[in-house]
Amino acid sequence: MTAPLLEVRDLVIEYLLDKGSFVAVDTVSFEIGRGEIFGLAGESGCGKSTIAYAITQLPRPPAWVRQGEIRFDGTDLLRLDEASLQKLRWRRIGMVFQSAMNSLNPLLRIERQFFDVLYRHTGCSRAEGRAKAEAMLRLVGIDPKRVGDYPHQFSGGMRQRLVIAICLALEPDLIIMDEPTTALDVVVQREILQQICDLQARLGFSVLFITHDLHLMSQFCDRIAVMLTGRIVEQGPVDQITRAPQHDYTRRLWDAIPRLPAAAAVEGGTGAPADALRERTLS
Ligand SMILES: Nc1ncnc2c1ncn2[C@@H]1O[C@H](COP(=O)(O)OP(=O)(O)OP(=O)(O)O)[C@@H](O)[C@H]1O
Repeated sequence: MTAPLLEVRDLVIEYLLDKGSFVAVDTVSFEIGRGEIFGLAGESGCGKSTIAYAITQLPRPPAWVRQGEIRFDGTDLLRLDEASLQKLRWRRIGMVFQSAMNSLNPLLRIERQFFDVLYRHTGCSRAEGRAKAEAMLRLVGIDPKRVGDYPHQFSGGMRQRLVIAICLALEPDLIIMDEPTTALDVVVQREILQQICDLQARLGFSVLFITHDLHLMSQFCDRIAVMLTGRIVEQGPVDQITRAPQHDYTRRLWDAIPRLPAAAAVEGGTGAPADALRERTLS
């Protein structure tokens, strides 16, 4: 059996406060296989982003990893020095956060933003940078001629796709997506997620997909972990989480999703929405 790409073991993360500390992530363990889309679901404040930042090892004071291991391709990230981490970040572990579209530099053309990232990590030439930028735009469904445009000339959904394209340009093995489409309307959200599914099928990267939207997640992921106040209360294949949730909190999450009366009648006991099937085609 192939070793998982990411292994999180017994992770405990605290926020150090003026008076004592607060345990935001409590003994969390999960793994993500190569080419797998893994979802981390749970209500706001349950610790999802804290885990995402811990994996990227981006400084987030006053967060402190008290215990545990985060192994990426066999290497414990918690024991790596900053120089080694910088080589891994973006190059092998990409990140797309909720407001990522705002991270584009408004003063630079898209081509230049691709070039800056690619040059820093791969030392590519201008011509190679442009060719890669055009290819990536094509991949995320944006006309490659628009590499010369500025961010404000794109819609919010397109800007978020541009950030995903820049992230994918480095061909990372793992992409962490923390609420990547929450700021967008439902149609654009589904379009982008469909594109990520298609790209994942073609390029084979792994995804850690973080959202409070369990319904959306169930259409997109291979396996799901459900978090409640810092702990994973249940994890398993998407079919199990949707059709036979074991934990009362997972059932309550399903029950919180509004449904049409007819669909609710068909579903019977699980509480999962009728269309919450594992499908890599969201439409
Ligand atoms: N800088 C901080 N200082 C103290 N506590 C923090 C800090 N950042 C987060 N927390 C607390 O840690 C807990 C987990 O926060 P986190 O941002 O990881 O949650 P989340 O599940 O990602 O929420 P959301 O879905 O709203 O982004 C929350 O109770 C939050 O209040």
